[in-house]
Amino acid sequence: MTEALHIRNLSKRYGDLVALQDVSFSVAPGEIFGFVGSNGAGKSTTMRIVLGVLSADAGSVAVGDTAIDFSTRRRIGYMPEERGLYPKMKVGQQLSYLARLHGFSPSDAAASVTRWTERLGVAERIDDNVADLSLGNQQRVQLAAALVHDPDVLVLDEPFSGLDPVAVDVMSAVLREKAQSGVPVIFSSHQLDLVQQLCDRVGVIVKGGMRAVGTVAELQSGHGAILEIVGPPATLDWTSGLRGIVDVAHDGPTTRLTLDLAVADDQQILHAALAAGPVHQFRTSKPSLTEIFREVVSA
Ligand SMILES: Nc1ncnc2c1ncn2[C@@H]1O[C@H](COP(=O)(O)OP(=O)(O)OP(=O)(O)O)[C@@H](O)[C@H]1O
Repeated sequence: MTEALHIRNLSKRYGDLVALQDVSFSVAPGEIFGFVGSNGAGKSTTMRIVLGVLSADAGSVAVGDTAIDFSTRRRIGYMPEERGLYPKMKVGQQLSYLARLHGFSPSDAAASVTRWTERLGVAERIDDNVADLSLGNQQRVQLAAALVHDPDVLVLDEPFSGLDPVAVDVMSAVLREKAQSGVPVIFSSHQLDLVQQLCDRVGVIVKGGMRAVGTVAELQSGHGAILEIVGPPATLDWTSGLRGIVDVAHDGPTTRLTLDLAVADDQQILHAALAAGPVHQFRTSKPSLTEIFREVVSA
């Protein structure tokens, strides 16, 4: 039976450095949760504590109602950031060994190895040493290692880093499939477009504290409105002096303004844009996760 992963009030220090402070969130069965934050924000530390690779100074982790222990940890599929495969062991042997460690019979282990290496496009490399594979293929094998024992929870530290677009599609499809089968999935990533597409909910961690948690739509509603204006050249500083503009970004001929709606005046903005050049489009839009992230991190 699949159950939610609960992370409650985790705190962790490394000497004087506060790596985590009172971090709490849950990932429901069937949910894909994107864990995002700047370098050093505390994502890997959180995931390592979930897996018991590291102990917390305070707080707890539970799967369903069960506080996490050795046997519940065996139900988690984990992909560590530092990766953890034996470079001089053959792909197939290694995956089979991991499945056997989790109690699979030799024939069930072999079937699972075949299933996952085929699904992840590395079946032809099954007799090669891990070290002889490209980094992207090693990463596919690393995901197979997280999946081969049919885990009830998936915890993946930057599974998408360094993957080519086809591998990103395969990895995304596998995560969706696992979530659809009821598994709670948490992964960290700096690829925010991907997180926005794939995740049901997102958590933003800043300097060891959870700053924002919610669906992308919920996070968008807490962010300033975006106005996109296509036309006036980015080289002209036509927005300075206008009321209620929180941020200005340019993307080719498009200027994206983040507005404080309580103060901004769209007609004043339109007049200023027209004074700077022809306006081809003038429309509201929703902030991307990248824009939300920048605002949350800089707040
Ligand atoms: N073993 C350690 N000893 C001392 N400090 C550590 C150790 N591991 C992590 N840290 C520090 O704890 C903080 C959190 O690190 P962590 O690796 O959890 O961040 P992260 O969000 O995963 O970052 P990244 O996106 O760069 O992988 C950082 O300041 C890091 O330097």
